[in-house]
Amino acid sequence: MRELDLAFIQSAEHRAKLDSAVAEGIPLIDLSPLNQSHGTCNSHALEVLVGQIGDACRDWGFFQVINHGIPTDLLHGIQTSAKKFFDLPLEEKRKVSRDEVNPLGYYDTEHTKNVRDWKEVFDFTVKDPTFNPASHELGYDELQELRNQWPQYPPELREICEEYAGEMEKLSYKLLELIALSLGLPAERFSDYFENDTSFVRLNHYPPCPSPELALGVGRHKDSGALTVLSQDDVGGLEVRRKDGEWTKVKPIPDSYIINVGDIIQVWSNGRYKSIEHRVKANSARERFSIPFFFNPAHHVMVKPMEELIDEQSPAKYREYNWGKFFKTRKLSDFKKLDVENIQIHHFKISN
Ligand SMILES: O=C(O)CCC(=O)C(=O)O
Ligand SMILES: [Fe+2]
Repeated sequence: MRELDLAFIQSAEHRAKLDSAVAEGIPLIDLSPLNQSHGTCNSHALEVLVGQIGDACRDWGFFQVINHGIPTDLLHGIQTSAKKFFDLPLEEKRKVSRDEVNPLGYYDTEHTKNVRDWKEVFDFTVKDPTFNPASHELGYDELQELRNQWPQYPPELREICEEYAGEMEKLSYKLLELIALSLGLPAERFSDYFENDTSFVRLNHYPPCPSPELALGVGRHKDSGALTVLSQDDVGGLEVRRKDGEWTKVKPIPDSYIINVGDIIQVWSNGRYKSIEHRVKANSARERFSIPFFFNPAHHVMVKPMEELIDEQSPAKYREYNWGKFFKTRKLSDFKKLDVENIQIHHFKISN
């Protein structure tokens, strides 16, 4: 890739240690009770599963799942096609570049917290077209129609990506139901918010980096949507910030998925579940691939704590905000350095 330009250099306190500990505690959850044919799911097994999901969301905000029902061939197929795409010459990839107008497609200059990430990405939405506000400014109601851009090569990429996105969405609905149940809410409590969703898949490629002690694959951040379902390859590099402030790595488990609670679930649960900071280390020896699916509601959804979870003892901790505007505002800092911190859910926090 490029020489290490100043834009990639993290300030000293945010640089990665080259040997962080493995986050032993991140729960591993077996989703096989969900895969039994409808009506045969044993209610005790489901109850146990809901308990595990609730504990993991409360204590970690992160967990890994196995027996999730995503066909292995499909996962391996999208991994192979992603590699073929990223192996293309830069000028070919740039034919499907994303920009400030269309945020979908190829991109290699993303900034997280105003520092450039050592990675290249390809983004596509599940719904094509997807609608989102045209401007982040309040009072400006026009919508923008976002369309996916597909490269010519590899020719099978589009079909595999579309199939994969459909599977990710199905798994995410199931996880969302388990999370709703774990909060004592009806299973489908959140489902309507995802009609005309703004969810997207990102293919990430982290090339070998000459200075992994100075740069990061992705700088520290929290995911702003509802839920993230991530596949990482066997290289490793994802790190999660524990409650004690230590960064610990998430061990790669073949064919598993890493699930994390996003900011929206933090707000919906009124802070019972936390969206946890994470980052990706750079690696001088090996390239790394990962595929996050960001499960996001429709642009018009007003995000606020669930009424069932607030009362006099636990009043609402957040003011409501519009998802589409929040999302659009977040995207501003992908393309340029901002002078101030970009929008965060703590800006909506109510101090009781
Ligand atoms: O590549 C990874 O493991 C995680 C990437 C990530 O956190 C993100 O894209 O939001
Ligand atoms: Fe993330």
